[in-house]
Amino acid sequence: FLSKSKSAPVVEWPVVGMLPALLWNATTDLHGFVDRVVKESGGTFVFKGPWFAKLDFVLTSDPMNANHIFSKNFANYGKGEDFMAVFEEFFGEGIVNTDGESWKIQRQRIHSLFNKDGFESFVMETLQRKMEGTLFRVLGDICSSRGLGDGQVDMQDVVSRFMFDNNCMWVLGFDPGYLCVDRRLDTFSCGKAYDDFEEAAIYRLIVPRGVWEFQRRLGVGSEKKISQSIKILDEFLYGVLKAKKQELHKEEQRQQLDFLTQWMVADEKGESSDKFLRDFGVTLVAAGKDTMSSVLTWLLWLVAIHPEVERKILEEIERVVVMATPGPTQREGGRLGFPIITKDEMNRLVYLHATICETLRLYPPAPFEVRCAVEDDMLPSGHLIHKGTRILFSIYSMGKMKEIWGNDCMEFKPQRWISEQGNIIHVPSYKFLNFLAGPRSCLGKSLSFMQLKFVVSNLLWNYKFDMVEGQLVKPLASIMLTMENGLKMRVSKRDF
Ligand code: HEM
Repeated sequence: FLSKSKSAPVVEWPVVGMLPALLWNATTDLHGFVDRVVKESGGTFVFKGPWFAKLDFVLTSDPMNANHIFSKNFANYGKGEDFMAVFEEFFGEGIVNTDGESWKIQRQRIHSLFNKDGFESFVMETLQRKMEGTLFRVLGDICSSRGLGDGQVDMQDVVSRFMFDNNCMWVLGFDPGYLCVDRRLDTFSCGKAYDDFEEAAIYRLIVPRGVWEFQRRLGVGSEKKISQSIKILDEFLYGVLKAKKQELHKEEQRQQLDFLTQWMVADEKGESSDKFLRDFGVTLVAAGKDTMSSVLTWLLWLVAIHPEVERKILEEIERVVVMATPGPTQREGGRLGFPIITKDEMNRLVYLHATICETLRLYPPAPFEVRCAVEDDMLPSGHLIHKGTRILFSIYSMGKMKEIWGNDCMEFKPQRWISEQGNIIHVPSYKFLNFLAGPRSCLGKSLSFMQLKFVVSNLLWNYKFDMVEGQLVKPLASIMLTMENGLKMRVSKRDF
């Protein structure tokens, strides 16, 4: 698909290799730097780390390599020992940090939890309750200046709290109440613990393992942040677990559909240790919370700076949902205050679906994937991979490749996802890698689209979000694509 490396776009120094360029750019514009390097090298680049540091890796965004690594030769590419060491204290044995048999068993069991009767309705009803009961009331307060003042708020913070509470409700069966009407937006310790860890993990990934392990022993720099984050999350998760165990003998509790309850009920012999249940909880809350709040934040920004996209989304909601459901419309005095969108209507929100895909393309919540070769191999791009070599796949860069998306790849154009017949154009997963491809692809994909469509349509129908002038919107160097400076927006209630 793409040609072999042309010339090295990064200077290689004696002894330290290319590490200085990586460290320098990691603090300024990591994702942009990776994108430039990959493009200038024709799609795949061999990064040389310091001598004796085992930090060499292959950086690629070539779709043929993606197909090979994540699908065709899946068995040869695991997460690898170094990657797992980086995330050990955070995810432990959670599904995203395991390989082999342990991963296979968890995947099967989590898959069946997603498919359990009534689970989808439980998740959507939970989301609706939190949205109606809390999110809308918080936004209402902000509009009437009872919130942070002048109808302004950091929407990244709001959606992050909302998604954290929402995910805790269906993963752990408990609402921690970080988005709350009665209080102002006070300390968000658990959310901050996730963010701090994810930001610090980047450093662990790009410096030699011995360096961060030494810093961990001393408890300095980003390692100090990591140990504080772990402490907060441990306290939170073990607390939830203790309360759940005390209630689990009650039949009413055993019927709850949240993942943790269902996992514990199925584990009759008590084979899952408390540590494993903690890892399971931390991982699944992260899998849903960080990805969903990222895409919601970038989407609110993109829609705010593209008014024509906002207009088309509203027209579609009006056509597909409002006009089609006279009941709720009339109940709200001639307009729909809170669209209860049916599954069928959800499928017909094609333009909204396209807007979500387009946001994901330009701003993938998980900007890269790391894999490690089990045996020697040759990539379709012609690069020889030795056993133990790390591969860093840039999903961020793949979403901005002319070869896949055309010359207008840097523009935000939801229409590119819609065919002449008005249907969503299917792009193979190895070219649109946001949910990954192959046996390890995301288990929450279809649920994510349902939740995103529900939240976005309700938010945009009821509220207008305008940018507060004079802010710089840019991604933070982190393993999740969050905004470095938050997203300050002016929120106002829509007039109908
Ligand atoms: C826009 C939303 C989402 C995006 C972009 C996304 C993306 C991804 C990606 C890239 C992976 C591969 C991770 C890796 O192997 O390192 C993944 C795996 C996974 N995702 Fe999602 N995800 C989203 C939402 C969700 C939600 C809501 C859930 C529900 C809890 C979820 C559950 C999972 C699970 C369990 C895995 C592990 C699969 C495995 O290792 O076999 N995801 N997701």
